[in-house]
Amino acid sequence: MIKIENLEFTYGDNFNLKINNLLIKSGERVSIIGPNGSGKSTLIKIISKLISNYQGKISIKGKYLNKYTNKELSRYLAVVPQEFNTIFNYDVESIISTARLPYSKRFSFFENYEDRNIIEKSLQYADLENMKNKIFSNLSGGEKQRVMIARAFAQEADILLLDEFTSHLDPGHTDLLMKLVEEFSDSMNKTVISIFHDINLASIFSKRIIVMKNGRVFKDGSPKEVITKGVIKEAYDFEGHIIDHPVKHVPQILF
Ligand SMILES: Nc1ncnc2c1ncn2[C@@H]1O[C@H](COP(=O)(O)OP(=O)(O)OP(=O)(O)O)[C@@H](O)[C@H]1O
Repeated sequence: MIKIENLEFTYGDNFNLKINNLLIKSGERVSIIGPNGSGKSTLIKIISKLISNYQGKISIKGKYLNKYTNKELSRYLAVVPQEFNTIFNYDVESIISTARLPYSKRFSFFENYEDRNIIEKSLQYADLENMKNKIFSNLSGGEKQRVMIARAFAQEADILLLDEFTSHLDPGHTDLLMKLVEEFSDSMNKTVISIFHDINLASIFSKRIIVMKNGRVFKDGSPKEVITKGVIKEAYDFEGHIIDHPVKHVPQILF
């Protein structure tokens, strides 16, 4: 469970994030949507301890975030950021194997049978077996995104934080990875918090959607409660046409 109480964070005079109360239960799959600059990535960065000079309290599994060491937190939390660091000049398999570091003994990392098994499975899940020896920096945007998701799987954390994990993916890989993440959360009771710009994917992906606006939670509810003409107009200043998904029966928005 992730519990946020009286959170406040400011980037200079530019931006103020304020969330009084937010609870995300274990095993929940939650999407965060909202216009550019509304604070979605900032919130993910705070939860993943990339930003720590905030006010208020955040706890994960009943323990305050600031009490976790980074290594300890990595066993609970895996992050797929929006931008990938270009220092990753290793091959795909080596990058995925770094996900096992939180489980290593002090000063050493010797891959054991369990590590190998999960690395192989993660490569397979993300359709990366045929490019495991390729150098990360030479991959396309979508291939890099798949590597980062495979790495997050290999980390075996209970909570997955995804910042637009489908943004570079083609429809086939979007479908594949959405289903994989869904299965991953449903079958193993993993908590998934995912930022989406694509409202339709968010609506299909999760039973709960949080809409951010100007650093605040503007709306929090089911796709049917959130994806309405009124909420979308107020959040995005955009007049969309809402239809029902013919198979999934969740709201979808048309331009
Ligand atoms: N390092 C920084 N220093 C100062 N301001 C920042 C910094 N990073 C982000 N901001 C500002 O904070 C605000 C929120 O940014 P954030 O990246 O959280 O928004 P977002 O909702 O994720 O946006 P997008 O949908 O465009 O990715 C923006 O106005 C942004 O310009």
